[in-house]
Amino acid sequence: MAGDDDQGGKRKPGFFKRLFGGGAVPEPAAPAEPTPDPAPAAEAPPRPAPAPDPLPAPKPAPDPVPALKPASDPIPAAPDATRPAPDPAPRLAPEPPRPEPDAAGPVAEAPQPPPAPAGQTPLARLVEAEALPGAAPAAEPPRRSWLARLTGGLSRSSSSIKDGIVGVFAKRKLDDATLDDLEDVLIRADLGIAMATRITGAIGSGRYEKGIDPEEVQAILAREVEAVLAPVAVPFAVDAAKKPFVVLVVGVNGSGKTTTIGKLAAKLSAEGLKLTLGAGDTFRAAAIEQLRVWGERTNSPVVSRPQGADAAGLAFDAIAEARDNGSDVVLIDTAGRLQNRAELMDELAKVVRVVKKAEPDAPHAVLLVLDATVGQNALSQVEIFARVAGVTGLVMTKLDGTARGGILAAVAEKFALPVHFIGVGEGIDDLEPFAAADFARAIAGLER
Ligand SMILES: Nc1nc2c(ncn2[C@@H]2O[C@H](COP(=O)(O)OP(=O)(O)OP(=O)(O)O)[C@@H](O)[C@H]2O)c(=O)[nH]1
Repeated sequence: MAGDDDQGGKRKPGFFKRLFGGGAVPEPAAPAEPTPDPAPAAEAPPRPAPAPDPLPAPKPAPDPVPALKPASDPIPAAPDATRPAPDPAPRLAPEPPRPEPDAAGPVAEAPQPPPAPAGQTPLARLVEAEALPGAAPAAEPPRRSWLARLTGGLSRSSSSIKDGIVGVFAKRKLDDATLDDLEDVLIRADLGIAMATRITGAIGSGRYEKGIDPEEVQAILAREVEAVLAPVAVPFAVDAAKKPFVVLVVGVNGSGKTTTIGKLAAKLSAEGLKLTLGAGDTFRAAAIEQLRVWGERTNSPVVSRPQGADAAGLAFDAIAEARDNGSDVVLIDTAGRLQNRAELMDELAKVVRVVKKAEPDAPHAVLLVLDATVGQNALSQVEIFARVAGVTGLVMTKLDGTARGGILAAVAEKFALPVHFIGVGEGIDDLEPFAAADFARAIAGLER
């Protein structure tokens, strides 16, 4: 660390003591993440038991255990540390009447003409608007740029960092005590101990016993965060040699998987790629319908089965269909699952195994969708989904909301997994390639 040398061995004498025993530092990574609103019970309908893998009935919320364990935990039906916010808008408000289950197998729905252009109106709101005939379309307020939405979304984190920096350094020289205080500020902003130590080391370097301008601290912070994020800012690439290129999308409940598939489908089809979508979230009927509408909007066939069907079988069929119809890419949705639910993670492992039966070197990409509002819990999501499903890249969604964006730096520092995209809204265009410098400046509270 650059700054450690400069500090002549007197750096942060009380850091670990304060963290693990001193009691002066607030707990940085509280496992019980605040859940803005309870998840509606209707979001967790009784889980059907598709043969051959029967699934347990819904039960109350599990304890947040960051490891795979036997299938004895209850299914969350109530607010949960890993069930982030219910959606700002319902995903698909009314459940459409579904056709009789077709026992014969999956349905590859022919693409329908996309609905009338709707700007950035989220899918759920489109559906709601359709339910109000005669209602005059509300004038949409002008949209902010994606960067403005990212900066706004990160303002909770950046304000606490900025205020913390000002509070720590106003009228104080840089010494062990101020660096310890700054470290606390950074840990509270979810950046993690390793990142916080790295940043304070860089700030301390050559500045001991001197005054330091808070803006200079922000600039160093942005530089250090960017240094960690730049190597993981890897564009998502489809390998044309793999046809179809199989993409599996995984994550906890409500993180934004289906929406991300829709946005990604729009991006890839705009690039001229032919797509097939696999409605592998067979647990939630609305997710199947949601994907069907995204398929219509991107003119992509959607392979679906009735709610409760075997997800692994659906994935197999989606790949077969994509091969048959000459698709370049098949995007396969999966049901949301908490990473500490062993039986649900086993089911995901089975999906991966069956995908390999359909295409031996598939899945070619496994995207873990992380909700930026969950904070520290993202670390255990990455660890366990990576182990079970072989995650190849990350998408962080809801960075336009009240995001806890510092966690992305902590995740990058710990796992060094590629971050392909960030989600900055619910609309079809609200998926941006991840740009390390923009993100770092936004989290540091610096204007562009
Ligand atoms: N503000 C905002 N909302 C988002 C973003 N991405 C997804 N959402 C919203 O988050 C909610 C959940 O999204 P889904 O795509 O249904 O999530 P999911 O992971 O498929 O959900 P499950 O299938 O239940 O696990 C929806 O209301 C989306 O519109 C984002 O980047 N920003």
